[in-house]
Amino acid sequence: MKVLIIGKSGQLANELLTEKPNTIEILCLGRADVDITMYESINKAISDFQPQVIINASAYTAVDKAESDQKSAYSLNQHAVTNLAKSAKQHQVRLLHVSTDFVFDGNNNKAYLVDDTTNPTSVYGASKLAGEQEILTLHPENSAIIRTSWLYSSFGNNFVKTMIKLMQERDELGVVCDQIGCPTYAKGLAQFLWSLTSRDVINQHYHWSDYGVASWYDFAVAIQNTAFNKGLLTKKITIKPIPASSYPTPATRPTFSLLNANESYQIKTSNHWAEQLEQCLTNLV
Ligand SMILES: NC(=O)C1=CN([C@@H]2O[C@H](COP(=O)(O)OP(=O)(O)OC[C@H]3O[C@@H](n4cnc5c(N)ncnc54)[C@H](OP(=O)(O)O)[C@@H]3O)[C@@H](O)[C@H]2O)C=CC1
Ligand SMILES: Cc1cn([C@H]2C[C@H](O)[C@@H](COP(=O)(O)OP(=O)(O)O[C@H]3O[C@@H](C)C(=O)[C@@H](O)[C@H]3O)O2)c(=O)[nH]c1=O
Repeated sequence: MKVLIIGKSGQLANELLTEKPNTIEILCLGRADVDITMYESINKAISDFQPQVIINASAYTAVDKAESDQKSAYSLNQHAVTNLAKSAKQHQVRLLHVSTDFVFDGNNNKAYLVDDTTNPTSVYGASKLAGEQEILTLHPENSAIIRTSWLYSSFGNNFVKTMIKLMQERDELGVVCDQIGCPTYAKGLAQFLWSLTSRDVINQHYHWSDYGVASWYDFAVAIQNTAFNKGLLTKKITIKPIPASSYPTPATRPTFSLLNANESYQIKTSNHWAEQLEQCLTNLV
């Protein structure tokens, strides 16, 4: 089977490469190779490689920056997705597209189901939702939208690496304790995506996160303890739980964005997020 991955330098694309099953032939393209905002460019890449599956691991993921750069966010998170969906449909290729917990407004008090009402609170979330809708309109027969949350990896930039850096530089850190979700190791998501490539029939929507629940503060404390135990930090600093109101950001993030991924766990099991974090930091040592 031939699989085309878009978003070469991102954390998910790198984990997809490390987790690649032996039977798969991969072409992984980045923005230096293809301009997915131009239909002709992505259509040519698909025409040339003739994949059976495309995994879109590219996105505009700078949540705060998106508030003042809507054009770029929509260009990649909606218009490029339109191009991918159109070309995938034309070539009868399965499209696996990754989306986010930030499509929800966070007012739920139980984990979000795939068909719960979406209502993004940020430009990033709204642009990702627009991308989801393009896929369901243009190529509903053979596409899946896989929403995930709080993704991190030993590759690329993410909350785990930001925290370790700040913990090396500072004596004290305030971290938001009233936004709840679930950290997700991109390696597990990559394995789940590989499972979907070979299934005869796929759903239109999946949720994927690691097991459990956390606030950003809980996550930061676990990052410090785990990184310290592994020798990635030489000292521990004070981490204070703070309300989101004390950490103003351009984008409004959901207060509660836990995803109900029980259906996905029938396909592939995961682990508690703290065990996954331990695994990731082992790979960082
Ligand atoms: N990060 C997170 O916390 C979460 C992410 N997600 C979703 O998961 C998916 C993967 O995210 P993640 O691996 O973190 O993303 P990254 O930000 O690590 O990587 C995204 C990649 O997209 C490509 N890209 C960025 N801008 C452009 C552009 N203007 N033109 C073309 N390509 C561009 C880049 O690859 P290259 O330069 O090689 O083209 C970049 O490395 C995305 O759909 C994201 O929305 C969902 C929930 C949480
Ligand atoms: C750096 C820092 C952040 N925070 C807070 C801000 C915010 O509420 C929370 C997370 O901040 P970040 O900006 O690192 O994470 P953010 O980029 O908002 O993470 C999101 O990225 C997109 C791509 C997604 O799809 C989401 O699932 C989610 O992972 O932590 C602190 O409280 N203290 C700090 O020192």
